[in-house]
Amino acid sequence: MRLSGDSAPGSMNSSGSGNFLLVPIPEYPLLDCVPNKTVKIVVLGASNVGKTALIVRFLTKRFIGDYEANTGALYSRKVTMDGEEVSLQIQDTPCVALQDDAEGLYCQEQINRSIYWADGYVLVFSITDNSSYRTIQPLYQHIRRIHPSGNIPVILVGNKSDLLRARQVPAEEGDTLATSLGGVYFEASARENHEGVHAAFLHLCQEVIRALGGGNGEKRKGGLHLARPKSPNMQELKRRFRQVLSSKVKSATTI
Ligand SMILES: Nc1nc2c(ncn2[C@@H]2O[C@H](COP(=O)(O)OP(=O)(O)OP(=O)(O)O)[C@@H](O)[C@H]2O)c(=O)[nH]1
Repeated sequence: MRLSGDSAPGSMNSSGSGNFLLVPIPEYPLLDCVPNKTVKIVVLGASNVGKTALIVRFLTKRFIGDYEANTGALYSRKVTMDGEEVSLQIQDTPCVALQDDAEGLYCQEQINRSIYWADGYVLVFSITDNSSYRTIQPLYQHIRRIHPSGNIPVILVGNKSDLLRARQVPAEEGDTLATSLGGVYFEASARENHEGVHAAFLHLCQEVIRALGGGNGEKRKGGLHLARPKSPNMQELKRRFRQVLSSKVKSATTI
Protein backbone atom coordinates (compact mmCIF):
# COMPACT_ATOMS: atom_id res chain seq x y z
CA MET A 1 0.00 0.00 0.00
CA ARG A 2 0.94 3.61 -0.40
CA LEU A 3 1.07 6.34 2.17
CA SER A 4 -1.51 9.01 1.60
CA GLY A 5 0.18 12.20 0.47
CA ASP A 6 3.62 10.69 0.12
CA SER A 7 4.20 12.73 -3.01
CA ALA A 8 4.79 15.59 -0.63
CA PRO A 9 7.20 13.98 1.80
CA GLY A 10 7.99 15.76 4.98
CA SER A 11 4.86 17.89 4.98
CA MET A 12 2.01 17.66 7.48
CA ASN A 13 -0.59 18.33 4.84
CA SER A 14 -3.80 16.52 5.69
CA SER A 15 -5.50 16.96 2.33
CA GLY A 16 -6.69 13.97 0.33
CA SER A 17 -8.82 11.19 1.68
CA GLY A 18 -10.04 12.06 5.14
CA ASN A 19 -9.72 8.42 6.20
CA PHE A 20 -5.97 8.34 5.95
CA LEU A 21 -3.32 9.95 8.07
CA LEU A 22 -0.21 11.37 6.53
CA VAL A 23 3.00 10.31 8.20
CA PRO A 24 5.85 12.71 7.51
CA ILE A 25 8.92 10.79 6.46
CA PRO A 26 12.07 12.92 6.49
CA GLU A 27 13.53 12.84 3.03
CA TYR A 28 16.47 14.30 1.27
CA PRO A 29 16.91 14.91 -2.46
CA LEU A 30 18.03 11.84 -4.34
CA LEU A 31 20.70 13.93 -6.03
CA ASP A 32 22.12 14.55 -2.57
CA CYS A 33 23.14 10.89 -2.13
CA VAL A 34 26.17 10.06 -0.08
CA PRO A 35 28.79 9.49 -2.78
CA ASN A 36 29.69 5.83 -3.16
CA LYS A 37 27.41 4.60 -0.35
CA THR A 38 23.90 3.92 -1.48
CA VAL A 39 21.87 0.98 -0.22
CA LYS A 40 18.82 0.16 -2.33
CA ILE A 41 16.21 -2.07 -0.79
CA VAL A 42 12.93 -3.36 -2.19
CA VAL A 43 10.08 -4.71 -0.07
CA LEU A 44 8.10 -7.49 -1.74
CA GLY A 45 5.22 -9.78 -0.84
CA ALA A 46 1.60 -10.72 -1.27
CA SER A 47 -1.34 -8.41 -0.68
CA ASN A 48 -2.14 -7.11 2.79
CA VAL A 49 0.92 -8.56 4.51
CA GLY A 50 2.07 -5.19 5.86
CA LYS A 51 4.78 -4.08 3.42
CA THR A 52 3.92 -0.40 3.74
CA ALA A 53 3.34 -0.68 7.47
CA LEU A 54 6.82 -2.17 7.95
CA ILE A 55 8.50 0.58 5.93
CA VAL A 56 6.57 3.29 7.76
CA ARG A 57 7.40 1.70 11.11
CA PHE A 58 11.08 1.54 10.23
CA LEU A 59 11.31 5.10 8.94
CA THR A 60 8.99 6.88 11.39
CA LYS A 61 8.68 4.49 14.35
CA ARG A 62 4.92 4.82 13.89
CA PHE A 63 2.03 2.59 12.91
CA ILE A 64 -0.97 4.34 11.41
CA GLY A 65 -3.16 1.40 10.49
CA ASP A 66 -4.72 2.60 7.22
CA TYR A 67 -2.94 3.13 3.96
CA GLU A 68 -4.06 3.93 0.44
CA ALA A 69 -3.57 1.42 -2.36
CA ASN A 70 0.08 1.22 -3.22
CA THR A 71 1.49 2.61 -6.43
CA GLY A 72 5.09 1.93 -5.48
CA ALA A 73 6.61 4.77 -3.52
CA LEU A 74 10.34 5.22 -3.14
CA TYR A 75 11.58 6.54 0.20
CA SER A 76 15.04 7.94 0.69
CA ARG A 77 16.86 8.58 3.89
CA LYS A 78 20.36 9.35 5.08
CA VAL A 79 21.36 7.04 7.94
CA THR A 80 24.48 6.48 9.96
CA MET A 81 25.58 2.89 10.09
CA ASP A 82 28.65 1.70 11.96
CA GLY A 83 29.76 5.32 12.14
CA GLU A 84 29.41 5.89 8.39
CA GLU A 85 26.83 7.89 6.48
CA VAL A 86 24.79 5.83 4.06
CA SER A 87 22.07 6.81 1.59
CA LEU A 88 19.23 4.40 2.11
CA GLN A 89 16.52 4.02 -0.52
CA ILE A 90 13.51 1.81 0.14
CA GLN A 91 11.08 0.87 -2.61
CA ASP A 92 7.54 -0.12 -1.63
CA THR A 93 5.79 -2.27 -4.22
CA PRO A 94 2.34 -3.41 -5.27
CA CYS A 95 1.54 -6.94 -4.20
CA VAL A 96 2.53 -10.09 -6.05
CA ALA A 97 0.17 -13.07 -6.32
CA LEU A 98 0.51 -16.74 -7.10
CA GLN A 99 -0.70 -17.92 -10.47
CA ASP A 100 -3.39 -20.57 -10.59
CA ASP A 101 -0.82 -23.35 -10.88
CA ALA A 102 0.73 -21.96 -7.64
CA GLU A 103 4.17 -22.07 -9.26
CA GLY A 104 4.49 -18.83 -11.18
CA LEU A 105 3.75 -15.30 -10.08
CA TYR A 106 1.58 -12.44 -11.21
CA CYS A 107 4.10 -9.67 -11.03
CA GLN A 108 3.80 -6.19 -12.51
CA GLU A 109 6.56 -4.84 -14.74
CA GLN A 110 7.15 -2.13 -12.16
CA ILE A 111 8.10 -4.86 -9.68
CA ASN A 112 10.57 -6.40 -12.12
CA ARG A 113 12.25 -3.03 -12.48
CA SER A 114 12.45 -2.67 -8.72
CA ILE A 115 13.93 -6.15 -8.37
CA TYR A 116 16.56 -5.35 -10.98
CA TRP A 117 17.35 -2.01 -9.37
CA ALA A 118 17.65 -3.20 -5.76
CA ASP A 119 20.68 -4.40 -3.82
CA GLY A 120 18.72 -6.11 -1.05
CA TYR A 121 15.34 -7.77 -0.69
CA VAL A 122 12.80 -7.83 2.14
CA LEU A 123 10.41 -10.71 1.44
CA VAL A 124 7.30 -10.31 3.59
CA PHE A 125 4.49 -12.67 4.46
CA SER A 126 1.91 -12.56 7.21
CA ILE A 127 2.09 -15.26 9.87
CA THR A 128 -1.71 -15.27 9.76
CA ASP A 129 -1.91 -16.02 6.04
CA ASN A 130 -0.50 -19.26 4.74
CA SER A 131 -1.04 -18.31 1.11
CA SER A 132 1.17 -15.24 1.56
CA TYR A 133 3.86 -17.60 2.87
CA ARG A 134 3.50 -19.79 -0.21
CA THR A 135 4.29 -16.87 -2.51
CA ILE A 136 7.78 -16.47 -1.02
CA GLN A 137 9.55 -19.36 -2.75
CA PRO A 138 8.27 -18.47 -6.26
CA LEU A 139 9.05 -14.83 -5.51
CA TYR A 140 12.62 -15.69 -4.65
CA GLN A 141 12.93 -17.78 -7.82
CA HIS A 142 11.65 -14.80 -9.76
CA ILE A 143 14.36 -12.61 -8.21
CA ARG A 144 16.90 -15.28 -9.13
CA ARG A 145 15.78 -15.17 -12.75
CA ILE A 146 16.43 -11.43 -12.82
CA HIS A 147 19.74 -11.79 -10.96
CA PRO A 148 20.93 -15.21 -12.10
CA SER A 149 24.38 -14.95 -10.60
CA GLY A 150 25.92 -13.74 -7.40
CA ASN A 151 24.89 -13.29 -3.83
CA ILE A 152 21.37 -11.97 -3.19
CA PRO A 153 21.12 -10.24 0.19
CA VAL A 154 17.70 -11.20 1.45
CA ILE A 155 15.71 -11.33 4.67
CA LEU A 156 12.39 -13.03 5.27
CA VAL A 157 9.91 -11.20 7.50
CA GLY A 158 6.91 -12.93 9.06
CA ASN A 159 4.79 -9.90 9.92
CA LYS A 160 1.76 -9.53 12.23
CA SER A 161 3.37 -11.50 15.03
CA ASP A 162 0.99 -9.73 17.41
CA LEU A 163 -1.84 -11.88 16.00
CA LEU A 164 -0.62 -15.07 17.63
CA ARG A 165 -4.04 -16.65 17.90
CA ALA A 166 -4.54 -16.37 14.16
CA ARG A 167 -1.14 -17.82 13.36
CA GLN A 168 -1.09 -20.11 10.31
CA VAL A 169 2.66 -20.29 9.74
CA PRO A 170 4.87 -21.71 12.52
CA ALA A 171 8.07 -19.78 13.24
CA GLU A 172 10.16 -22.88 12.42
CA GLU A 173 8.80 -22.90 8.87
CA GLY A 174 9.84 -19.29 8.41
CA ASP A 175 13.26 -20.13 9.76
CA THR A 176 13.70 -23.12 7.48
CA LEU A 177 12.56 -21.23 4.41
CA ALA A 178 14.84 -18.27 5.13
CA THR A 179 17.81 -20.59 5.54
CA SER A 180 17.04 -22.27 2.24
CA LEU A 181 17.05 -18.85 0.56
CA GLY A 182 20.37 -17.97 2.15
CA GLY A 183 18.83 -15.35 4.41
CA VAL A 184 17.68 -14.78 7.97
CA TYR A 185 14.14 -14.99 9.31
CA PHE A 186 12.65 -12.20 11.42
CA GLU A 187 9.26 -12.29 13.04
CA ALA A 188 7.93 -8.81 13.50
CA SER A 189 4.87 -6.78 14.23
CA ALA A 190 4.69 -3.46 12.44
CA ARG A 191 1.69 -2.78 14.63
CA GLU A 192 3.20 -3.34 18.04
CA ASN A 193 6.91 -3.03 17.94
CA HIS A 194 9.58 -0.87 16.34
CA GLU A 195 12.61 -2.79 17.57
CA GLY A 196 11.96 -6.01 15.66
CA VAL A 197 11.33 -4.11 12.44
CA HIS A 198 14.40 -1.98 12.94
CA ALA A 199 16.58 -5.03 13.61
CA ALA A 200 15.38 -6.67 10.39
CA PHE A 201 16.08 -3.68 8.13
CA LEU A 202 19.39 -3.00 9.84
CA HIS A 203 20.51 -6.57 9.29
CA LEU A 204 19.68 -6.36 5.59
CA CYS A 205 21.49 -3.02 5.19
CA GLN A 206 24.58 -4.56 6.73
CA GLU A 207 24.31 -7.56 4.43
CA VAL A 208 24.01 -5.28 1.41
CA ILE A 209 27.01 -3.22 2.43
CA ARG A 210 28.97 -6.42 2.89
CA ALA A 211 27.83 -7.77 -0.49
CA LEU A 212 28.84 -4.52 -2.17
CA GLY A 213 32.21 -4.98 -0.54
CA GLY A 214 31.85 -1.67 1.29
CA GLY A 215 32.34 -0.38 -2.22
CA ASN A 216 30.76 2.05 -4.55
CA GLY A 217 27.20 0.83 -4.62
CA GLU A 218 27.62 -0.45 -8.16
CA LYS A 219 26.89 -4.14 -8.18
CA ARG A 220 26.60 -7.03 -10.49
CA LYS A 221 24.14 -6.27 -13.21
CA GLY A 222 23.86 -9.57 -14.99
CA GLY A 223 20.61 -10.81 -16.43
CA LEU A 224 17.94 -8.51 -17.73
CA HIS A 225 18.61 -4.90 -18.43
CA LEU A 226 15.88 -2.85 -16.83
CA ALA A 227 15.64 0.82 -16.12
CA ARG A 228 15.56 2.19 -12.60
CA PRO A 229 12.02 2.15 -11.14
CA LYS A 230 9.99 5.29 -11.57
CA SER A 231 9.01 6.84 -8.29
CA PRO A 232 7.05 9.88 -7.22
CA ASN A 233 10.30 11.31 -5.89
CA MET A 234 12.16 10.95 -9.17
CA GLN A 235 9.25 12.36 -11.12
CA GLU A 236 9.10 15.33 -8.78
CA LEU A 237 12.84 15.77 -9.16
CA LYS A 238 12.57 15.71 -12.93
CA ARG A 239 9.71 18.21 -12.83
CA ARG A 240 11.77 20.58 -10.72
CA PHE A 241 14.74 20.09 -12.99
CA ARG A 242 12.63 20.97 -16.05
CA GLN A 243 11.30 24.01 -14.19
CA VAL A 244 14.80 25.24 -13.43
CA LEU A 245 15.88 24.61 -17.02
CA SER A 246 12.92 26.47 -18.49
CA SER A 247 13.42 29.43 -16.14
CA LYS A 248 17.10 29.53 -17.21
CA VAL A 249 16.09 29.45 -20.88
CA LYS A 250 13.57 32.22 -20.28
CA SER A 251 16.06 34.47 -18.48
CA ALA A 252 18.70 33.74 -21.15
CA THR A 253 16.31 34.71 -23.93
CA THR A 254 15.23 37.94 -22.25
CA ILE A 255 18.80 39.27 -21.94
N1 LIG B 1 -2.33 -6.73 13.45
C1 LIG B 1 -1.47 -6.24 12.58
N2 LIG B 1 -1.91 -5.63 11.46
C2 LIG B 1 -1.00 -5.14 10.61
C3 LIG B 1 0.39 -5.26 10.82
N3 LIG B 1 1.03 -4.69 9.76
C4 LIG B 1 0.08 -4.24 8.93
N4 LIG B 1 -1.14 -4.50 9.43
C5 LIG B 1 -2.44 -4.19 8.82
O1 LIG B 1 -2.54 -4.97 7.63
C6 LIG B 1 -3.20 -4.24 6.61
C7 LIG B 1 -2.32 -4.17 5.38
O2 LIG B 1 -1.15 -3.42 5.67
P1 LIG B 1 -0.30 -2.74 4.50
O3 LIG B 1 0.94 -2.19 5.08
O4 LIG B 1 -1.15 -1.84 3.72
O5 LIG B 1 0.00 -4.04 3.62
P2 LIG B 1 0.63 -4.14 2.15
O6 LIG B 1 1.39 -5.41 2.12
O7 LIG B 1 1.39 -2.88 1.82
O8 LIG B 1 -0.68 -4.26 1.27
P3 LIG B 1 -0.88 -4.20 -0.35
O9 LIG B 1 -0.97 -2.77 -0.74
O10 LIG B 1 -2.13 -4.96 -0.53
O11 LIG B 1 0.27 -4.86 -1.02
C8 LIG B 1 -3.50 -2.86 7.20
O12 LIG B 1 -4.82 -2.88 7.66
C9 LIG B 1 -2.56 -2.74 8.37
O13 LIG B 1 -3.08 -1.93 9.40
C10 LIG B 1 0.83 -5.91 12.01
O14 LIG B 1 2.02 -6.07 12.29
N5 LIG B 1 -0.13 -6.40 12.83
